[in-house]
Amino acid sequence: MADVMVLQGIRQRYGGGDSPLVEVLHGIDLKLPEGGFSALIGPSGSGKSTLLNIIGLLESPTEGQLWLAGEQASGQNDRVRTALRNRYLGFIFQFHHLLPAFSAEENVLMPVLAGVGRISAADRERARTLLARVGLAEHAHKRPVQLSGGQQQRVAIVRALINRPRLVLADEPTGNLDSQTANEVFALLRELNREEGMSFLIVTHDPRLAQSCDQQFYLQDGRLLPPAQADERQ
Ligand SMILES: Nc1ncnc2c1ncn2[C@@H]1O[C@H](COP(=O)(O)OP(=O)(O)OP(=O)(O)O)[C@@H](O)[C@H]1O
Repeated sequence: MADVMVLQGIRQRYGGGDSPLVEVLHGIDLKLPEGGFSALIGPSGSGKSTLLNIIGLLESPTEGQLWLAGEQASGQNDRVRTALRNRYLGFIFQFHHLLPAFSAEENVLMPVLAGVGRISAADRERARTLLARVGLAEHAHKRPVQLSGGQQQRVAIVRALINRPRLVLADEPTGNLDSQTANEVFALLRELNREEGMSFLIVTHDPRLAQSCDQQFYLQDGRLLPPAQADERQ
């Protein structure tokens, strides 16, 4: 199977100048298979968010190379990275960052506006279909404040999928939800992975949810553990 994302020798250092230089990632090699459903786990401070930011092209590594959907993504300027991000990536965060003044459907369509600058009838149709798919057909016109936490997170999930990304990056997508809602949202991500075929990389602190993924990447002190050692950790 082709890999949607390949990382080679990724190192990230912060500081320098007046502040001490710290290396947070010490040479990460990683391949995410196309259509895969993977968890990124590890203790607080191990570098998960830093790695996710690098994979999401939100931050450039100090050293190393990455390829997204076969395209060289490292060493590119902001404009190219933004274009790659809009074309290939979707993001889901713990806190959904929905815009309070806009309806669920308008929020879902924001990435389309950011990408191509206008919204077509087909985009609206896809937004409505996806909102219906996650059980929000009757809520498309409501503003975030009129929705429950789980419903808001489902709007954020649909927003991440609207542009048909090849890879969805989720940072603690269920961290802010009660356990039953968390289970439902996680199951929904899994179904969308199977139905729409896009790959997922999910940062989670919940070992049970991580275990239900196809594969687990365990990060410790800025290094990925080999799979056997990672198994012993869970
Ligand atoms: N911009 C920065 N400047 C200096 N140090 C940083 C910066 N960003 C992150 N760090 C440090 O890098 C290390 C890894 O942080 P990171 O947020 O990636 O960990 P994490 O595994 O996501 O943690 P958590 O699970 O608590 O969110 C931490 O020691 C953090 O203090």
